[in-house]
Amino acid sequence: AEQPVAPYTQSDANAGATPFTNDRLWRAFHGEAGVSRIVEDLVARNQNDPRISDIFKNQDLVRLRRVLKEQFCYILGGGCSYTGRDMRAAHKDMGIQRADMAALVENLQAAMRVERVPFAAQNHLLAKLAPMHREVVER
Ligand code: HEM
Repeated sequence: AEQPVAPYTQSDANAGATPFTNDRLWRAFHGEAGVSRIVEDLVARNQNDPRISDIFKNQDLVRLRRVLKEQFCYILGGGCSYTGRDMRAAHKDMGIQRADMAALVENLQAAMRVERVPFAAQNHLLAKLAPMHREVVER
């Protein structure tokens, strides 16, 4: 089950990107079922990826799956609210490096490919996520 976290202010702004203003991308991702499959596959790939698996050990992956689905839904124009923490707080002191971010993006691309998300639609999501390296990667 999900573990409690320290209190924080809930806001869609915590998602770290502005959403697309229509639901075309949400539909290209096959809506709630598609995004759910992509997030499940992404988290499993990260756990099984020797490049980054250590970072996912002893973390609340129940919570991660839930809020990651919300975040993708929010950004893709699916009309969800994002209830998670902001990207800086969520990744603080994990020591995440650029190469870790690149590995995670590769895993997300694989998950989107398996879901048969059209390539252009994949790139629209990746373009929203890319600037988040500033909050996620530690120097
Ligand atoms: C654009 C890139 C990324 C996005 C959009 C993203 C998104 C998120 C979100 C929404 C959360 C949960 C926030 C919360 O609990 O309130 C989270 C947590 C987490 N992220 Fe990321 N993340 C990104 C990059 C990465 C990278 C590169 C890694 C490691 C390779 C990583 C590892 C983790 C881990 C282990 C947690 C769980 C933290 C915990 O349980 O407290 N993330 N991420």
